[in-house]
Amino acid sequence: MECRPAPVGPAPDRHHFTATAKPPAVAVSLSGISIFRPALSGILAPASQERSFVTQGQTQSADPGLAARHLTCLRGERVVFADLDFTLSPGGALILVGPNGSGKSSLLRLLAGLSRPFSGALTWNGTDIAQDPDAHRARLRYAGHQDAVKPTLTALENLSVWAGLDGLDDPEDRAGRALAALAMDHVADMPGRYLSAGQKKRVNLARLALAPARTAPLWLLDEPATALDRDSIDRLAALIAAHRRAGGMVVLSTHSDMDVADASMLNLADFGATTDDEDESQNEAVGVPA
Ligand SMILES: Nc1ncnc2c1ncn2[C@@H]1O[C@H](COP(=O)(O)OP(=O)(O)OP(=O)(O)O)[C@@H](O)[C@H]1O
Repeated sequence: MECRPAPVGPAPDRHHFTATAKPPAVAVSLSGISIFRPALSGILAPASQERSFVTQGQTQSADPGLAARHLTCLRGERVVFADLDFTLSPGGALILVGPNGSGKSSLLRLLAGLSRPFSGALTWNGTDIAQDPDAHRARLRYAGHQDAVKPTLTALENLSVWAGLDGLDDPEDRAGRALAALAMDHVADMPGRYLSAGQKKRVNLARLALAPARTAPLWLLDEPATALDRDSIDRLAALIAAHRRAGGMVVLSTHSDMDVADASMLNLADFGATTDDEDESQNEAVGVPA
């Protein structure tokens, strides 16, 4: 079951938000209102004293790029995370961390418009993304866990098809250059079925290099480093850096170290019900039957 709107009960209060950030381009904040977990109230700031950090020269009210406001996600009748706020501006990077099941993939799916928040809003330049899902889809590239490589098409053909579906001109030329960006030109003519797990992953990620940042500024990457060797991780990091220099932005989840300069970290564990003990009380709070 997906994150979804549901007309029940108040949102739960939030854990302490720990974020490290360096400029440029990401602002995160916590507005915590203690509703049913008073023991945590000492580390929660009242709404009137919202704690936030904002990149120099930016204001949260401008909401440039992508913004999440009081985002709450429910999956399988369980609150995964709640009252999550962040702003991601052009050139910015946000790294999602947290233990298995803390909601990294769920948040990426929300940002991609693949599922709906239980409550809260996601905006692009101040407009709710739900108002124009097609426009949002066009501006983003989402790389999830699923392998999208067609086994009967070569690596080059796979990318050419994607470039065509994305409405890009010169699809084959773009495909060749995208493969080169991930050092995959030597397998351009190999059918997808013969590619190794890491090679398939690189073909999937090469899709990011098909379009310029002005066409698809938002990259949403779910554990992009999984199955990649060290050199490929470095190439991906270079691709991300070039994208950001061109005004693009990236949200990625990871369990390992990735060299993403000046990125902000968001630990989903600080926003969610991560223990079995907490599940029951949170479900009661949002009106979910036992
Ligand atoms: N389709 C679904 N239906 C119900 N619950 C789901 C579904 N998909 C995920 N969940 C639950 O949502 C919670 C968050 O899962 P999610 O995949 O977002 O976590 P994650 O942080 O990405 O985990 P991991 O580090 O293992 O990839 C988990 O408790 C998971 O069991």
